[in-house]
Order: sequence, then structure tokens, then C-alpha cells
Amino acid sequence: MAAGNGVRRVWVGQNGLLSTPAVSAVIRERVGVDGSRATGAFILTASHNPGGPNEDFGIKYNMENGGPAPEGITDQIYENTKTIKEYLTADLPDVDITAIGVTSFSGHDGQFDVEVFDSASDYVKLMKSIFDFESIQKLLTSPKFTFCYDALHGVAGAYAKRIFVEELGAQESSLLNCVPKEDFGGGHPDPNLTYAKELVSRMGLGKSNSEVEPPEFGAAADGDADRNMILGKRFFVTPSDSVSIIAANAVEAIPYFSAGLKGVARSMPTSSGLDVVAKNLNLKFFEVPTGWKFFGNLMDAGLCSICGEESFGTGSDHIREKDGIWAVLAWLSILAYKNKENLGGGELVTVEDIVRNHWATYGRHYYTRYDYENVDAGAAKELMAYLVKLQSSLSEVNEIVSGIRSDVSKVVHADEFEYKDPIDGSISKHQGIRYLFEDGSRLIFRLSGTGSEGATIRLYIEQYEKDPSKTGRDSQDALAPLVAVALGLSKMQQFTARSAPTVIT
Ligand SMILES: O=P(O)(O)OC[C@H]1O[C@H](O)[C@H](O)[C@@H](O)[C@@H]1O
Repeated sequence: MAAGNGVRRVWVGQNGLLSTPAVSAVIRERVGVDGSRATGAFILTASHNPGGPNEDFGIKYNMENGGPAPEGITDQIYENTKTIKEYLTADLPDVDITAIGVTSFSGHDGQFDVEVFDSASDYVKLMKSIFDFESIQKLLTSPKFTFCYDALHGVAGAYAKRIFVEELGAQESSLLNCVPKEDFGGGHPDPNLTYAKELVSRMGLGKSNSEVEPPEFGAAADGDADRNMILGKRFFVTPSDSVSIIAANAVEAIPYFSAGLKGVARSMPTSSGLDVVAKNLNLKFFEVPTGWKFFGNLMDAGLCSICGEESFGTGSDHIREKDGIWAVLAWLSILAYKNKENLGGGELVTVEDIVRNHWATYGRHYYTRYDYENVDAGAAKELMAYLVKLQSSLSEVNEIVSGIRSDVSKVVHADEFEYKDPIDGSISKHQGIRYLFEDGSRLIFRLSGTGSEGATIRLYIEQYEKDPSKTGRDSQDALAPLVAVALGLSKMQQFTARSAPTVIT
């Protein structure tokens, strides 16, 4: 970390346990408070998992609103890096990060402070201002309700213990892998069905299910606690459904939203489930490119209260980052609200009930994502170029589609997603290739911006089913025809030499 250049204070989470949502909250609260906006710097814990170009330390968080830096800033920083001739480093004595307090140093630029603070306290305070902790506590301490939280040895563990156990009365045994470890205990801290194996099996979704009755509710976090996965007993909630369900229930179940939602937003590849909720509830709706930074402007302008991404990110305008623990508290609030009469007697309304009722009301968006990781970068580019070229003739596209599956509807529109930010007017091009079908189905192809080796192709497949009698199918079965079309249309195997994706979500 570099000192100098106007940096006067560095905040350090005690023991290095600073989660990404806590960083975002602290920037909004503290950096502004002492008048030194945008001059603060943060030391992050080893639990932060650097993703790729948009997740660089320092760059990501050095924004006044506490959110990820917009493209204009990161482009400018990149340009500046090309002309850097020297940089200064601070040769400071070690600071004890286990003890709360401020240590001051004098450098050649003047005084420089390092403040070690308890970031969990700040964060708990924020969560208490959003949720009704009393009603969540009633749920979590009810003998009818069982709960399990897996931090995958990331930094969320420290926050989970404080919030779920100490504040809300959950049993300590409901915490899984909640001791933060620099190497994540050898695992991969990605909250999905592939990597959160222990939780998945405890929730009765694994291959080797034990005889023990799974908990009613389960959730997992990623390494820096900004993403989440929500599970019910033997039931997976897709991130796209999760944000739709939170948005549909927020006003009733979460005090922070009781005056109504300003609007909702999703990233382009996230399912259109949220669109249907927005339309039904008459809410402003925005579709932005992949990347949380695009939500920030909407929130700063008072246009968006709740947003989410298919990549397991869910959040609100309480901060400018996705927030894994917030999402769990949002779900617990909904469960507490739906069960407020049932905790004494009566049948518990489960996670699965909530999701199925949501589908019955709004229809279901069957959804799956295929990831092809570490594909030859040249081949991936060629596949994308081929798909763009193909878009110029919809009749050719439809000929190919009906040749693969005659039971799939017609492509009515195809394009490369482009976004004009309604606030600052900036334009983001080449944000993914879309094929939109007459019945509302979508096929989307994107190159990942965070993959570390070669290229990662992401294929998102979605189909809308309005008929309540048909919303209960297995999602891979329901999507099989569209999957066949996607693979055939893109010549996936020909371009990538892969007969199967690396990960299916
Ligand atoms: O580009 P991808 O690999 O699909 O990753 C997309 C994700 O990248 C980062 O993690 C951003 O913080 C997320 O907001 C975004 O959804």
C-alpha cells in the first residue's frame, strides 16, 4: 500500500476482518465524516478474493459513494499506469491490528494515521437500522425453525457469529466453516451448488444425503461476504428468483422499505423474473450490464432500492455493494413475516413454499448458466464474433433453430447489449450477445470479465412459464430444448473443443 499523495488515514478492520459490504458501509460513514472523502485507503483482509480487472484493491473502493469505481475512473487509472515513473512506499513500523485504536506517524507529507476499528460493530448497527431484529430473533429461536450458515471460511464467519448467534439467538452449531482462514481451509469460497458442498449436503441436496432431517433454511457466503446463496430444505433458490422474491416482499417484511421501493434493477443476464415483479407492482425497472458498479449511479439518483445479479449478488441502496449477510437477513425477514402467526402452532411456511407461491403469482423463469472455463482465448473470441455475425439474418438464425428443435419458439430479436447510463450518459458497449425468443425465452452469451486463465464463456439460458400448472418441473429438463439450440447455434463444441461445460449452475 502506498502512502503519501494525500492519504492521511488508513482504516484497518480489527484482525483484518473487514468484509466488502462493511468496507462499503464504512466508506460512506467514515470517509465522509472526517471530511477527507476519497483520500482514505483501506487494508483488506486476505479473505478478499481478487476477481479480475474490476476488482483491484484500492481502485475498487476509492469512490465517494463506497461503491466499485465506474468504468470512466478505471479507464483513467489504467491510462495513468502507463506513464508512472516512480512510486513512493511508506516504511512504517508494524501496527498491532488486534487492538482497536489510532497510531499516528509523521511522514514527509505530514501526519499519517492508521486506525484499527471494529468493523463488525459498524456493520451490526447498519443492519439493525434496516431489519426488525426482534421478529427475526423470534424465528431463529423458535423450535420449529432450523438454520445453517456456511461462510466457507471467508470473512463472513466473523459477522455471522456476531449477528446470527450473538444478536439473533441462533445456535452456534448452525454456523458452518465460520472461522475465517487465509486459505479458506483449502476450499474455494464460491457460494454455489458446486463449491458449497458441505452446506449443500446438509440441506439435503447432495448426492450422499444423510438420514438427518435438513434445516429449514441454509445460506452461504463468498470469501469477502458480498455474495450469497439461499437454500431451503432440499431446495435451491436461484439468485434471479431470490432478488425477485425479496423485491416482491420487501415493503411488508423489511422496515427499511416500508415506505415503498424507489425502483429495482438487475444485470442483463439475470432472469427477467424481476421485470415481471416490477411490472406488477408498478415499480421503476432498470436492466444494466454485468457488474455492480452500474447500480451505484441509479441508487445515488434515488431510482433504485433493490438489485441483484445472477452471479449470486443481491443488495440494496443501504450501501453501494452487494451484501451477502443483508440477503440472508432479507430472507429471514420474509420467513419471519410469513410465519408470524405460525411459530406457536400451525404449519411453517417454508422457503420452498415462498418460492412456489411466487411462481404461482408471477410465473416462473426457468434458468441455468453454463460456464466454459479456461477456453482458448482466440477460440472464444471467434465464437463470439460468429454469433454477432449470425445476428444480421434472423431468418438464417430461425432456420438453424428449427433445424435443431422444432418445439422451440422463434427468435424475434438479436443484438449485442449496450447500455446508456441514464444518469451520466456514459455508454457501455459489447456487454453480451442476446437472442430473444417470441415466448420470452432468452439465450445470452458473454465472455467473463473475471476469469483468470484463458477465456471463460458464459451461456445463460432462460425460459418463461406463466401457466401455474407447469411451473414445478425440473429446471434442466424444462430447459433441455433451449440448451440444445444454444449449443447448436453457437457451434460451441466446434469452437471450443468442449463437449460439456465446466460448471452448470
Ligand atoms: O464477468 P464475470 O466473470 O461473469 O463476473 C461478473 C461479476 O464480476 C464481479 O464479481 C462483480 O463484482 C460482479 O458484480 C459481477 O457480477
